[in-house]
Amino acid sequence: MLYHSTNNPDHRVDLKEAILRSLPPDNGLYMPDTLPTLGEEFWKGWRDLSFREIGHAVAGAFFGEDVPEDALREIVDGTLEFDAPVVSLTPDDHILELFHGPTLAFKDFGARFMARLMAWLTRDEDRQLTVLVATSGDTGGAVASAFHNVPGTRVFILYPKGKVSGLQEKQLTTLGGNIAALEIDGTFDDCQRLVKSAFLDRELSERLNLTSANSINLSRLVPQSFYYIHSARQIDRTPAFVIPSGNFGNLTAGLLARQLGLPVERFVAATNINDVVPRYLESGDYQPLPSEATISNAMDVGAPSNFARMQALFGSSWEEMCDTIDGLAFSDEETRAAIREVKETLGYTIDPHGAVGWLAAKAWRTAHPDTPTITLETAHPSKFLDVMEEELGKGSVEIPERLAVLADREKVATSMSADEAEFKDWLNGQ
Ligand SMILES: N[C@@H](CCOP(=O)(O)O)C(=O)O
Repeated sequence: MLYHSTNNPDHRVDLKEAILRSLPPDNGLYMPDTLPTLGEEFWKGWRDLSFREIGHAVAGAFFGEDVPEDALREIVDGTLEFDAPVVSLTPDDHILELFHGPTLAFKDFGARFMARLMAWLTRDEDRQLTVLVATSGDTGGAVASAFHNVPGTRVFILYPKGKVSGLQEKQLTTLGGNIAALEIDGTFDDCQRLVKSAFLDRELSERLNLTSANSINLSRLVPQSFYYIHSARQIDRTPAFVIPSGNFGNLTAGLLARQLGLPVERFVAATNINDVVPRYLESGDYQPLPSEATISNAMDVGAPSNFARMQALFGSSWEEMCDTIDGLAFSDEETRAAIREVKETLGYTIDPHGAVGWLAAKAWRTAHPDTPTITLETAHPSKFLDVMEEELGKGSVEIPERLAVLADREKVATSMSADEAEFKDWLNGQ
């Protein structure tokens, strides 16, 4: 399979180049030349398949031409060592819990798959791989966990100072070994800009053998499409998916699942006040803005990188995107009220990101009462302990042991400005 840049269909590379180089030199994003579908045979029996069997089929459809079946099965099985259960709050209101992995966020699916695929792609090489990743909260921890102690790799995580939760920060800054954190005096968008600037510097990128673990890397998205199929098979009617969104990788993965043949009534992009995409869907005008800090911090993204892929999937047609995706945005006050309402009326503890999704699902179902929604609960509530305890009271959220043990560990991070030259100087010295 060949992959092309969203900025230039004539710039085409093979799988290894697309995954390891991550970003085309023209600052586009890689897309497969042919978007695969799963055949009739798969869709005849899909409701009876296990999560792993779905993973084998989807990974095979995307990567089967380039990676042997047994290697791909091993990559998928190693990724899916935990489930993504659906919890039904009412017959129409379903929550897809994506936080049962090692770092308690949906990013574990993508990061674990990517680490294993990269290990396979570089199995005959002895050059050190340098993984760069920008995070607004959850990606960094998942990538750190997936690559920790992987021989021949080192990971540099850029995160915005003071803009991730306390426990998220511990996940980024306490592992040590081959994982290093850079605390950037700026926003997530600054972190993402710095990472991209390193990739666009071909000399630096070649010399350090840079690769990206953000969702600009296609290998992050494919495994995320597994759980759309896995959850939809558990609901008796065709659902609408509601996706709390920041960089829009998760929604793009849903679009890939639909492209594979999954019946989906609608996608609903749910955001906090960083509502660039809902405003685009409303007006047709795409205006990235500097991100603003909110209590659903992982979604504090002002220039969502996967928007380019979304546009490519709809042939750059605003009308066609609007036929498939709705957008809704909510404030922190509304999110806080939703956390309380979900607990009081449905007995479920939902994190701030899931709460934004739940609000969008509720509003959307009011206009479409016959369609059930599946809302992606992207992270465990304990990752946002301060907010949860402000709304639900002290001790209201149980902290899983794997997160609780981090609380007393010492944070180790290098402080840095959001200046490209300073960042590149630092990288050059590594
Ligand atoms: N929401 C992310 C931001 C990075 O986005 P990604 O899609 O590139 O992983 C986070 O939690 O860090």
